[in-house]
Amino acid sequence: MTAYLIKSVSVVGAEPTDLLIRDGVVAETGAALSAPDATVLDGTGLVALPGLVDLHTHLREPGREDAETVETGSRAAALGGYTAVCAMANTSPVADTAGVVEQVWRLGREAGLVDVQPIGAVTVGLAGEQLAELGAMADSAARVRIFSDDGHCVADPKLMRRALEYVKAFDGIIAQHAEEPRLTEGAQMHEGEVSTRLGLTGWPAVAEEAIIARDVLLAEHVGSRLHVCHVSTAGSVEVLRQAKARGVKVTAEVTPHHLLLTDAHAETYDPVYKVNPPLRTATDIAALRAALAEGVIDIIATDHAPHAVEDKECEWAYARPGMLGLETALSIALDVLGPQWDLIAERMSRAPARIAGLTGHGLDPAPGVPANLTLVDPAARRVIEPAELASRSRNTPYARMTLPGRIVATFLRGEPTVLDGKAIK
Ligand SMILES: NC(=O)N[C@@H](CC(=O)O)C(=O)O
Repeated sequence: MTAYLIKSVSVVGAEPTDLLIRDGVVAETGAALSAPDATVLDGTGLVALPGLVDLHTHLREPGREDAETVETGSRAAALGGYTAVCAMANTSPVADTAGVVEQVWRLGREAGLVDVQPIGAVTVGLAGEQLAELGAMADSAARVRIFSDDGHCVADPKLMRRALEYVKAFDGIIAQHAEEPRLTEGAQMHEGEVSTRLGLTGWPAVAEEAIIARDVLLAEHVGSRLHVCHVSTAGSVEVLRQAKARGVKVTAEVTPHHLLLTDAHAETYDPVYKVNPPLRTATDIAALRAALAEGVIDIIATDHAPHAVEDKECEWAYARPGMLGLETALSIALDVLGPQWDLIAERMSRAPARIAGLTGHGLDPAPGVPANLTLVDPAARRVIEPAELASRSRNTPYARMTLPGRIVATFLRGEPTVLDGKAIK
């Protein structure tokens, strides 16, 4: 195994130091380190962060390998600075059995670019009718701890209660896609002024808020852990704030796009802006940013949702919802939060690793810690060219935008997965 000596790098924004990576761990930190056998990297001007952890990634394998595979999604993740991703269950077949989650977990290991932690479905086939084999998935080689029907809401309150009760036995979490389906029938975008003007059926904020309110009460009632996926409204933030103040075991995520883009983008009728939950208003964005700073929202999760050209480049009404996220998340976080490195490390690495129970991830680079880390050049700016992305899909809403920050290198257990901004394999 090659050793790496990173000279003069700022660890999570602190004064520059040298970092020696050897045998999969951070072996030493300090001034003027030397290691004759090590490959030397100049870290001047760079920031070392604990490797980013994404709690919400769609990898599309099995079933839609034309849109993404575990390998291409893993490469996109490594290039985005990630060392671990949690793979959502809405594949085909659905990841609702030990067999499928083990397959995804094994494909992740074979790709060897990030740790791929499968998420299991809550209900059989995501149909919302019958609990999936949660215990068998938890006991499988993939050791599933997060369960989600993401893409669909577990709308039946009795099923949701049973799921929350069931996962308590192994300290599992139910990650809810909060969308009351009766309130979003036929919805195409956020319900508001813009949807009225465009004549598109709206997806009202209350459809999200009503489910979150119900679920925090259920989680409180059974004393179990709830995670809320892609929070998108100011009202949801208030519900979460109250629940957290009461001590409910609830955590929540926001996506980079919900921190930056508004429903006004729908005026272009470009389906690249169609996403679920939909892009909301500037007021929602302000509330989400404040909640993230405050900790009412615990983490940034990408909801990386690759889609094939034929599913995206069509009429708005027929396009699938979802946008790419892995290769641009850190840049959007930098744009939105500025160089608040401790906050970025907390919301994009430490907290998601803690929630998912991913030991070895989310730890600041320090002696003895597994070398899962990423090096960022905050001064660099880059133009996003969809054709240059490692994802197999092209549906980024940031095409041809200039974004701050560049991932220079990523290390997974001491081995580089990205060097000089390029994937190693
Ligand atoms: N977030 C999205 O817009 N899309 C997700 C699932 C979903 O939540 O609809 C996808 O799997 O494509």
